[in-house]
Amino acid sequence: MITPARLVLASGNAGKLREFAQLLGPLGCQVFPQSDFAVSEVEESGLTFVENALLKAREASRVSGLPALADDSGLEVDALEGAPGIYSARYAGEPKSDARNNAKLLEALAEVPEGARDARYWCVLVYLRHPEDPVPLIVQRSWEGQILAHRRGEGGFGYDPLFWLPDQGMSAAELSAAEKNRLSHRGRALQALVEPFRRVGGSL
Ligand SMILES: O=c1nc[nH]c2c1ncn2[C@H]1C[C@H](O)[C@@H](COP(=O)(O)OP(=O)(O)OP(=O)(O)O)O1
Ligand SMILES: [Mg+2]
Repeated sequence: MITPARLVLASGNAGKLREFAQLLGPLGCQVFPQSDFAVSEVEESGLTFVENALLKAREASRVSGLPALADDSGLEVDALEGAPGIYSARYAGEPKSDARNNAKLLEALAEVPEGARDARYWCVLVYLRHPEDPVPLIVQRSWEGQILAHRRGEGGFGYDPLFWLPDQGMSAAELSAAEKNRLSHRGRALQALVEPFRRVGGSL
């Protein structure tokens, strides 16, 4: 059995928090959103998802006094040479807006034909036992898809209505929450992160 652990989720994104709650709830982890501790948003000044996730986890752990789990993620589009990448959340500028980000992505790909719209989500998870933890746990996973020409579906968050999954025959926003968690970059990264603990019956 997994010993219940307490941890702070270093994210202000409601969509991510919802997915993490679904994934971590059954593991017996007591999960607190960083808003419970008034953690303010850190500047994501890194050049990699790893650096940004570390910055977020460190700050949340420092302020809360708890172990922290952070997620830095984004969308890599081949036809845009990897953009929006680490800038996915602020692709269309501040304040962050999924609707404006999606509109900007459609515009950027307006002339790109169906066969050349490959893309993938990346998710990097960082787990710190304390703010100065010298051995962060880091897991990264991707999720392959294609960018649609029109929105489809109402579920998920972020770029999901534009993220087409050929094997599923639907967009990420048309999947059930459970199905998205089973397949997604975030869901699979989290499974990989907790797996060793599950095996030894320990806790994060
Ligand atoms: O499963 C996903 N489904 C749709 N979109 C997604 C997903 N995963 C990441 N994304 C997009 C959303 C956002 O545009 C960016 C993450 O940016 P990222 O900085 O990691 O998150 P954020 O600023 O929204 O919240 P926070 O930093 O507080 O965790 O990638
Ligand atoms: Mg962010």
